[in-house]
Parts: sequence; C-alpha cells; structure tokens
Amino acid sequence: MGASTSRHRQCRPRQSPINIYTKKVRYDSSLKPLYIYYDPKSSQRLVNVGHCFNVEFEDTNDKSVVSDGPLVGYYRLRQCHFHWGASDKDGSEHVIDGLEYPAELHIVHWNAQKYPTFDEALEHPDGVAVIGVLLKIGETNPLIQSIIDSLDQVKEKNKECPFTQFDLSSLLPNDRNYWTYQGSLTTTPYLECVTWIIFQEAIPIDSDQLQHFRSLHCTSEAEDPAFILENHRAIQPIEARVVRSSFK
Ligand SMILES: COc1ccc(N2C[C@H](O)c3cc(S(N)(=O)=O)sc3S2(=O)=O)cc1
Ligand SMILES: [Zn+2]
Repeated sequence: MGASTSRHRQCRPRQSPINIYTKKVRYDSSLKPLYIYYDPKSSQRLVNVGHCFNVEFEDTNDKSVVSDGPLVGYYRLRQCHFHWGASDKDGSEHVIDGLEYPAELHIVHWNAQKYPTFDEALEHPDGVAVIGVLLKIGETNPLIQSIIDSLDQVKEKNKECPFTQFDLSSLLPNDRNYWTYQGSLTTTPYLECVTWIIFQEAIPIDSDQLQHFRSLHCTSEAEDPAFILENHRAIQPIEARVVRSSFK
C-alpha cells in the first residue's frame, strides 16, 4: 500500500455512504427502538441549495427530536432532503447488498443536548444523526406531492419559499427496523460526525414525482439554466466498521 493510500486510508476511516452487506451486519439486542417526534409546526421553508432542495425546520427548541436507538441523548431536527439519480435505475446513496434504490430521503438532526450550536456539533463524532429512508418506485406519495407542488417556487438555486405544517413523520415507514453505523456527511466537507440510521423498509414514490426532482435548477436565475439531474455520492470503503441491526 503506497504512502498516499495509507495516509488517505488513515485520515478518512468513516466516510458515507456505504454498501450494507446484510450477511456481515451484526444484530445488536442492546439497540433500543427509536423515539421520533416531529411537530408539523416546526417546518418553516423549502430552499433550493443548488445540489438539492431542503425542507428546513425550526431548531431553536426541542419540539422535533429523535432519541434512543443507537443515540445517547436527543438530537434536534434541522432539515430533510433527497438524493436521486438521472434515471430510476439508481439514485440512493446507501446500497443494500449491491442493490441501488431510485432515491433516498435524509432527515438531519444535531446533538443539541451536548453541543450549543449546529456548527459546533458538526465538529464532533457524535454531533449529527441522519435517518435514511430508501425510496422504491410505487404508488404516488401524497406527502412528497405536497413538496413537489411547491417546487416551482424554488426552481432556481438559492430560491426559497415558506413551507409550513409539513407532517414529516408521515413519510417514515411503518416498520422501524433499522441498520446503524458511524459515518460522515455525503456532501462536502464530508465531516465524520454522523451516526447513520437506515430503515430496512423502503417507502414508495412514483416515477413522475422523481422526474420533478430532476427539473430543479442547479443554477441561479442569473445563470444559463442547468438541471440537478442527479446528486448521489458513490459508496465509500467500509474500512474497519461494522454495521449493526436492530433486528435479526
Ligand atoms: C460545514 O458546514 C456545513 C456542513 C454541512 C451542512 N449541511 C448541508 C449538507 O448538504 C448536508 C448533507 C448531509 S447528508 N447527505 O445527510 O450527509 S447533512 C448536511 S447538513 O445539513 O449538515 C451545512 C453546512
Ligand atoms: Zn443527504
């Protein structure tokens, strides 16, 4: 192994996303069920950030949180966003036994019990918790349609619009079995601060709804238009990590 490779391997040992190879997952009976409460009054706005769109939530209080599961303390809801592909053949970031899903929802929380601000939490290995929900092609998803109906207002990069009363908890799968591992942000600066919690059950989206995501612009109003055709990062080496499951 060359010096640069070994240096690379040593300095970024917990990158995301990864392929979850279910035969190598370790069932952990000490993993508790997740406690998730999202108050629809926490949702504030929809923002086109250039590489995706975020639903942003009020995170100056503890009205919307996740706790228990693999977590110590509670983590405050901050934003959720999606990753997708240029076609329905791929688009998820996490891959299950080599199977790529057409999209993936990320629900981002930060450790407000331990750290004073989100920016501070980003600097710590237990600072952020992201719930990942895989999406599969199926029936029209009414919750996602409520977002799509507002996407025209944020077509270009840096545009935002009010987005209130969004019931994010209705987007979660009924089955709460999950995998968990220590990883990173999947966008720059790839900070290794994330406890990943990936639900085993996928939720439905229809192909037309996904096509709407691809119509968003990665360019601002002042630039020649270009589209966010895809925004999923390639899988990363698992290194010395073990993925744990809450189920057998
Ligand atoms: C260093 O400054 C910052 C670092 C990160 C961020 N965020 C936006 C990122 O796009 C991003 C991507 C996340 S993902 N795909 O779930 O791993 S989570 C997340 S974020 O909300 O933390 C903002 C400022
Ligand atoms: Zn993401």
